[in-house]
Amino acid sequence: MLKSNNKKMEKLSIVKIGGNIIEDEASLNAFLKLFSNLEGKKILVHGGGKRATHIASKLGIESNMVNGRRITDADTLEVITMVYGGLVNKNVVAKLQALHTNAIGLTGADINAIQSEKRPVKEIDFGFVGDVKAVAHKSIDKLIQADFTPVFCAITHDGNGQLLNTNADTITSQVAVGMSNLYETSIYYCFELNGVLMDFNDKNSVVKHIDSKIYQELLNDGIVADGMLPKLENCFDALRGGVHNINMGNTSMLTQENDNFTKITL
Ligand SMILES: Nc1ncnc2c1ncn2[C@@H]1O[C@H](COP(=O)(O)OP(=O)(O)O)[C@@H](O)[C@H]1O
Ligand SMILES: CC(=O)N[C@@H](CCC(=O)OP(=O)(O)O)C(=O)O
Repeated sequence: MLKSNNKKMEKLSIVKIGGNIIEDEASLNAFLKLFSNLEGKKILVHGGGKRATHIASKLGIESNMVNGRRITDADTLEVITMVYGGLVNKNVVAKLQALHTNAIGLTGADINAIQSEKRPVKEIDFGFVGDVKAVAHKSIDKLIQADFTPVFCAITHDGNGQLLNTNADTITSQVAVGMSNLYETSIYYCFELNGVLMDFNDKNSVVKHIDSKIYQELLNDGIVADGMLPKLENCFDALRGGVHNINMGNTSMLTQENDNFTKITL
């Protein structure tokens, strides 16, 4: 992609890992090795929804998800802050340090990276859930330019001292949109499957290309559901916001050897 002054933009990869990879130590370690070896400038975003649900239940706190989003009351906010901002984020950062990637773990409050606003109450009160309002792309770039690798968890803030829970896929797409002001951005949504599947019982039935028209057909035929709905909506938002390239599949798509994944275009 060319900037208006015709200067070629540098590439930046924004990689997201889903909750099922985080839950499995061997998969997480294998992924972090691939991420560490990924050439060029990069950002990691992690979820951890499964771990939060598990730890909340140990504390006697029930988890409720609506449309792929967690209803986040005050107790749940405490849990997700400890789990995403502490346990998961710091373990990922330590593992990256062991791989000689100089990672810095962040919530959206750190360096004011991601401001959000509490989702207005309509039919559903999501509680302390934030919709992204602004990404401080220049501040994030200062870290990247200093050769640090930012690792974001799924927490944002409202600028008035309130932390908010924000879906990790949304953080990924919004950070990528912000960084598209400075870089040619590519998103890699890594999860445990090979991509968007035509037949959920056949792990190899990957839909290799999805555009808006194909997405509508997949929706009408009930082929995509659950967490995949907000995930794909985020992809189209990101593409409309200037993201160059979006891929979804298992972690081996980070190597050049695997071409069995889903590519999303407008
Ligand atoms: N057609 C489909 N192909 C692949 N996954 C699908 C499909 N329809 C629904 N899904 C669901 O979407 C999930 C991925 O979304 P999500 O739970 O948000 O992932 P993540 O682990 O990245 O947070 C899959 O684990 C799967 O259960
Ligand atoms: C508001 C909201 O739903 N936030 C998510 C953030 C974590 C997340 O997205 O984790 P995965 O990528 O592992 O699903 C949640 O608390 O589950």
